[in-house]
Amino acid sequence: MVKVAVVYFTRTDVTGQLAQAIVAGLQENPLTEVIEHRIDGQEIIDGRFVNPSLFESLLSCDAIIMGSPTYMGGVSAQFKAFADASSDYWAEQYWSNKVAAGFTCGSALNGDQSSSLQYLMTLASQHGMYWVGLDTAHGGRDFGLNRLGCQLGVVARSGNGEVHEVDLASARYLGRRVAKLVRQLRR
Ligand SMILES: Cc1cc2nc3c(=O)[nH]c(=O)nc-3n(C[C@H](O)[C@H](O)[C@H](O)COP(=O)(O)O)c2cc1C
Repeated sequence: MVKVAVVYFTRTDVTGQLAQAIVAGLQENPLTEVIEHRIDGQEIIDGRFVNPSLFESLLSCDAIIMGSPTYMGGVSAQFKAFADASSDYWAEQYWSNKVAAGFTCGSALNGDQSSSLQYLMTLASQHGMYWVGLDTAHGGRDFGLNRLGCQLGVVARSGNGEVHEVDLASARYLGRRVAKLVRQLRR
Protein backbone atom coordinates (compact mmCIF):
# COMPACT_ATOMS: atom_id res chain seq x y z
CA MET A 1 0.00 0.00 0.00
CA VAL A 2 1.08 3.58 -0.59
CA LYS A 3 -0.41 6.40 1.45
CA VAL A 4 -1.31 9.79 0.05
CA ALA A 5 -2.84 12.77 1.87
CA VAL A 6 -4.95 15.48 0.26
CA VAL A 7 -5.00 18.54 2.52
CA TYR A 8 -6.98 21.58 1.46
CA PHE A 9 -9.13 24.50 2.44
CA THR A 10 -12.34 25.38 0.68
CA ARG A 11 -15.19 27.69 1.53
CA THR A 12 -17.58 27.51 -1.43
CA ASP A 13 -16.43 24.00 -2.41
CA VAL A 14 -14.69 24.60 -5.74
CA THR A 15 -11.36 23.51 -4.25
CA GLY A 16 -13.34 20.81 -2.46
CA GLN A 17 -14.63 19.40 -5.74
CA LEU A 18 -11.09 19.42 -7.15
CA ALA A 19 -9.98 17.54 -4.02
CA GLN A 20 -12.68 14.90 -4.60
CA ALA A 21 -11.53 14.47 -8.20
CA ILE A 22 -7.92 14.05 -7.05
CA VAL A 23 -9.02 11.46 -4.50
CA ALA A 24 -10.91 9.60 -7.26
CA GLY A 25 -7.74 9.60 -9.38
CA LEU A 26 -5.69 8.29 -6.47
CA GLN A 27 -8.22 5.56 -5.76
CA GLU A 28 -8.13 4.26 -9.32
CA ASN A 29 -5.38 2.13 -7.86
CA PRO A 30 -6.85 0.07 -5.02
CA LEU A 31 -3.42 -0.16 -3.37
CA THR A 32 -3.52 3.54 -2.51
CA GLU A 33 -4.68 4.59 0.94
CA VAL A 34 -5.99 8.14 0.94
CA ILE A 35 -6.20 10.57 3.83
CA GLU A 36 -8.43 13.49 2.97
CA HIS A 37 -8.40 16.52 5.24
CA ARG A 38 -10.45 19.65 4.73
CA ILE A 39 -9.00 22.44 6.86
CA ASP A 40 -11.64 23.79 9.20
CA GLY A 41 -11.58 27.29 10.65
CA GLN A 42 -12.08 25.75 14.10
CA GLU A 43 -8.64 24.15 13.82
CA ILE A 44 -7.19 27.66 13.91
CA ILE A 45 -6.86 28.82 17.49
CA ASP A 46 -5.45 32.28 18.22
CA GLY A 47 -4.20 32.33 14.63
CA ARG A 48 -2.37 29.00 14.90
CA PHE A 49 -3.44 25.82 13.10
CA VAL A 50 -3.68 23.07 15.72
CA ASN A 51 -4.25 19.43 14.77
CA PRO A 52 -1.49 17.14 16.10
CA SER A 53 -3.20 13.93 14.92
CA LEU A 54 -3.29 15.20 11.31
CA PHE A 55 0.45 15.96 11.41
CA GLU A 56 1.07 12.57 12.99
CA SER A 57 -0.68 10.81 10.12
CA LEU A 58 1.10 12.97 7.51
CA LEU A 59 4.42 11.63 8.78
CA SER A 60 3.67 8.19 7.35
CA CYS A 61 2.41 9.47 3.97
CA ASP A 62 4.33 8.92 0.76
CA ALA A 63 2.82 12.05 -0.77
CA ILE A 64 0.93 15.16 0.31
CA ILE A 65 -1.23 16.97 -2.23
CA MET A 66 -2.14 20.49 -1.09
CA GLY A 67 -4.96 22.72 -2.22
CA SER A 68 -6.35 26.17 -1.53
CA PRO A 69 -8.50 28.71 -3.33
CA THR A 70 -6.50 31.66 -4.58
CA TYR A 71 -7.21 34.62 -2.33
CA MET A 72 -5.63 37.95 -3.26
CA GLY A 73 -3.04 36.23 -5.42
CA GLY A 74 -1.96 33.61 -2.91
CA VAL A 75 -3.20 30.77 -0.74
CA SER A 76 -5.99 31.46 1.75
CA ALA A 77 -5.14 32.44 5.32
CA GLN A 78 -6.62 29.14 6.50
CA PHE A 79 -4.26 27.11 4.32
CA LYS A 80 -1.34 29.36 5.28
CA ALA A 81 -2.06 28.62 8.94
CA PHE A 82 -1.64 24.92 8.16
CA ALA A 83 1.56 25.65 6.21
CA ASP A 84 2.97 27.71 9.08
CA ALA A 85 2.17 24.94 11.56
CA SER A 86 4.07 22.49 9.32
CA SER A 87 7.21 24.43 10.27
CA ASP A 88 7.40 22.19 13.34
CA TYR A 89 8.44 19.42 10.91
CA TRP A 90 10.87 21.54 8.91
CA ALA A 91 14.05 21.66 11.02
CA GLU A 92 14.45 17.88 10.97
CA GLN A 93 13.10 17.66 7.39
CA TYR A 94 10.56 15.04 8.43
CA TRP A 95 8.73 15.41 5.08
CA SER A 96 11.92 15.00 3.05
CA ASN A 97 11.55 12.73 -0.01
CA LYS A 98 7.78 12.73 0.11
CA VAL A 99 6.07 13.63 -3.16
CA ALA A 100 4.12 16.92 -3.29
CA ALA A 101 1.61 18.40 -5.71
CA GLY A 102 -0.93 21.20 -5.61
CA PHE A 103 -4.21 22.57 -6.83
CA THR A 104 -6.03 25.88 -6.69
CA CYS A 105 -8.90 27.84 -8.19
CA GLY A 106 -9.98 31.38 -8.73
CA SER A 107 -12.91 33.29 -10.10
CA ALA A 108 -10.86 34.91 -12.88
CA LEU A 109 -9.43 33.22 -15.94
CA ASN A 110 -6.06 34.56 -14.91
CA GLY A 111 -6.59 35.47 -11.28
CA ASP A 112 -2.94 34.85 -10.34
CA GLN A 113 -3.68 31.22 -9.46
CA SER A 114 -0.10 30.37 -10.52
CA SER A 115 1.16 32.41 -7.58
CA SER A 116 -0.64 30.05 -5.21
CA LEU A 117 0.93 27.02 -6.88
CA GLN A 118 4.35 28.68 -6.80
CA TYR A 119 3.92 29.17 -3.09
CA LEU A 120 2.90 25.54 -2.59
CA MET A 121 5.97 24.46 -4.57
CA THR A 122 8.15 26.65 -2.34
CA LEU A 123 6.55 25.14 0.75
CA ALA A 124 7.18 21.63 -0.58
CA SER A 125 10.79 22.54 -1.36
CA GLN A 126 11.33 23.92 2.13
CA HIS A 127 10.27 20.51 3.38
CA GLY A 128 12.62 18.71 0.97
CA MET A 129 9.75 17.18 -0.99
CA TYR A 130 9.64 16.29 -4.70
CA TRP A 131 7.20 18.58 -6.54
CA VAL A 132 5.10 16.99 -9.26
CA GLY A 133 3.30 19.11 -11.82
CA LEU A 134 1.23 18.15 -14.84
CA ASP A 135 2.71 16.51 -17.93
CA THR A 136 -0.25 17.74 -19.92
CA ALA A 137 0.67 20.06 -22.76
CA HIS A 138 -2.25 22.40 -23.21
CA GLY A 139 -3.29 22.36 -26.84
CA GLY A 140 -0.75 19.66 -27.64
CA ARG A 141 -0.52 15.96 -26.93
CA ASP A 142 -3.06 16.13 -24.13
CA PHE A 143 -5.48 18.54 -25.70
CA GLY A 144 -8.48 18.41 -23.45
CA LEU A 145 -6.76 18.40 -20.08
CA ASN A 146 -5.23 21.43 -18.38
CA ARG A 147 -7.43 23.86 -20.33
CA LEU A 148 -5.93 26.87 -18.52
CA GLY A 149 -2.40 25.89 -19.46
CA CYS A 150 -0.71 25.78 -16.05
CA GLN A 151 1.71 22.87 -15.59
CA LEU A 152 2.70 23.63 -12.00
CA GLY A 153 -0.45 21.87 -10.88
CA VAL A 154 -4.21 21.99 -11.28
CA VAL A 155 -5.76 25.40 -11.83
CA ALA A 156 -9.51 25.81 -12.04
CA ARG A 157 -11.66 28.80 -12.75
CA SER A 158 -15.19 29.11 -11.46
CA GLY A 159 -17.45 32.08 -11.07
CA ASN A 160 -20.49 30.33 -9.65
CA GLY A 161 -19.32 27.36 -7.61
CA GLU A 162 -19.60 24.93 -10.51
CA VAL A 163 -16.37 23.35 -11.67
CA HIS A 164 -15.58 22.88 -15.36
CA GLU A 165 -15.43 19.22 -16.34
CA VAL A 166 -11.95 19.66 -17.81
CA ASP A 167 -10.66 21.10 -14.53
CA LEU A 168 -12.12 18.10 -12.71
CA ALA A 169 -10.58 15.74 -15.27
CA SER A 170 -7.20 17.48 -14.83
CA ALA A 171 -7.49 17.07 -11.06
CA ARG A 172 -8.33 13.38 -11.42
CA TYR A 173 -5.35 13.02 -13.74
CA LEU A 174 -3.04 14.63 -11.16
CA GLY A 175 -4.24 12.17 -8.53
CA ARG A 176 -3.58 9.27 -10.89
CA ARG A 177 -0.14 10.65 -11.71
CA VAL A 178 0.91 11.09 -8.10
CA ALA A 179 -0.26 7.56 -7.19
CA LYS A 180 1.69 6.11 -10.12
CA LEU A 181 4.85 8.05 -9.30
CA VAL A 182 4.75 7.12 -5.62
CA ARG A 183 4.48 3.44 -6.55
CA GLN A 184 7.45 3.81 -8.92
CA LEU A 185 9.54 5.49 -6.21
CA ARG A 186 8.66 2.74 -3.75
CA ARG A 187 10.03 0.04 -6.10
C1 LIG B 1 -10.89 37.02 -0.07
C2 LIG B 1 -10.98 36.50 -1.46
C3 LIG B 1 -9.95 36.77 -2.34
C4 LIG B 1 -9.99 36.27 -3.65
N1 LIG B 1 -8.93 36.50 -4.48
C5 LIG B 1 -8.95 35.97 -5.73
C6 LIG B 1 -7.83 36.14 -6.60
O1 LIG B 1 -6.80 36.73 -6.25
N2 LIG B 1 -7.91 35.60 -7.84
C7 LIG B 1 -9.03 34.93 -8.28
O2 LIG B 1 -9.05 34.49 -9.43
N3 LIG B 1 -10.08 34.71 -7.46
C8 LIG B 1 -10.06 35.21 -6.20
N4 LIG B 1 -11.10 34.98 -5.35
C9 LIG B 1 -12.18 34.09 -5.80
C10 LIG B 1 -12.00 32.67 -5.24
O3 LIG B 1 -10.70 32.17 -5.51
C11 LIG B 1 -13.02 31.74 -5.88
O4 LIG B 1 -14.32 32.14 -5.52
C12 LIG B 1 -12.80 30.28 -5.53
O5 LIG B 1 -13.61 29.51 -6.34
C13 LIG B 1 -13.16 29.99 -4.08
O6 LIG B 1 -12.74 28.67 -3.78
P1 LIG B 1 -13.58 27.68 -2.87
O7 LIG B 1 -14.90 27.47 -3.59
O8 LIG B 1 -12.78 26.46 -2.81
O9 LIG B 1 -13.79 28.32 -1.54
C14 LIG B 1 -11.10 35.49 -4.07
C15 LIG B 1 -12.15 35.25 -3.16
C16 LIG B 1 -12.08 35.72 -1.89
C17 LIG B 1 -13.21 35.41 -0.92
